[in-house]
Amino acid sequence: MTTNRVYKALTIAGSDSGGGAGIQADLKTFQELGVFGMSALTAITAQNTLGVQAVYPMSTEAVAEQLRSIGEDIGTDAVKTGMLFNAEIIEAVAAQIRYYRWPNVVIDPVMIAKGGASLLQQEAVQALLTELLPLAAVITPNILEAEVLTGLTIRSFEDKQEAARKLAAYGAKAVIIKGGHEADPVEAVDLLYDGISFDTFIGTRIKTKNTHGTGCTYSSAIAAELAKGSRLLEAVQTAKQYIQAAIEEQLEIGHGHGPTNHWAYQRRLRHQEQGGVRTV
Ligand SMILES: Nc1ncnc2c1ncn2[C@@H]1O[C@H](COP(=O)(O)OP(=O)(O)OP(=O)(O)O)[C@@H](O)[C@H]1O
Ligand SMILES: Cc1ncc(CO)c(N)n1
Repeated sequence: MTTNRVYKALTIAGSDSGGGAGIQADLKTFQELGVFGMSALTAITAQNTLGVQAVYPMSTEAVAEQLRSIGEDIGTDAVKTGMLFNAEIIEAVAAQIRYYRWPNVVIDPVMIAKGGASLLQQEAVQALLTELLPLAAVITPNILEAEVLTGLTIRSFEDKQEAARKLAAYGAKAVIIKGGHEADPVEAVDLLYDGISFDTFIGTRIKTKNTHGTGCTYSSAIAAELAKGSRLLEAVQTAKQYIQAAIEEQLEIGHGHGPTNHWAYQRRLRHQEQGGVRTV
């Protein structure tokens, strides 16, 4: 009998009852990319494609206890953090990541849901910067999140580069500034900074309102690829193809901003189709 090595990834994030973002998006992505998924819940949201109706944070002790359960028995090859909600939870998460020396930490600094609901308290931003960034293999802010984290106004490519450098200075090994929210009607461009040089990942922009959970899905795909041993550049390339397929092959679910299609990438691989993504 042969036993194949099982690669594992842990998401530390909030639950989205609607299934498109949060823990649900993360676990679906891990599964599709062939990684054993685990989760520690930081909050439960009552949420659908129309918005967030309510947020119920977990106690800090409950978050820490979930992480201890995983750390004492199973371990992980990568960690992805999403909605962390408050400073106390951030401090507890950072302490456990340090204690268990978990590798490949991908930080998605979730702040605001697409409908405008706050998923991170304002006073928690400082904790994110000082506690979590030094542990990050990569942090993946969108433009708005990068502005809040750096205090910069980001308009130009050079602004994005400056923001990336500033976030790297907090100790993150790499930074990806995502371009999903930009006005470019043709392309969705993400900028990667690894502390030395910049790379861009360019996807064909899809005209759609169904982008609920794109950020969660993208960062989870990066974590899954890192868990399997990919280098960051390859991991981001695969994640970009994964999110491109997930946005292109839309699902008609709900009456608002629908979710992405988590099985589109594997379906494409089976059919050997190419996604509209290139790396420069
Ligand atoms: N309409 C689109 N067409 C193609 N790619 C897109 C589109 N919207 C977002 N992306 C890509 O999806 C990924 C996630 O980026 P996005 O900026 O949407 O994250 P986010 O704002 O953090 O998401 P969320 O709202 O889920 O938190 C990036 O690679 C981005 O370029
Ligand atoms: C639980 C949760 N995490 C993250 C996001 C951001 O998309 C969301 N809408 N809900």
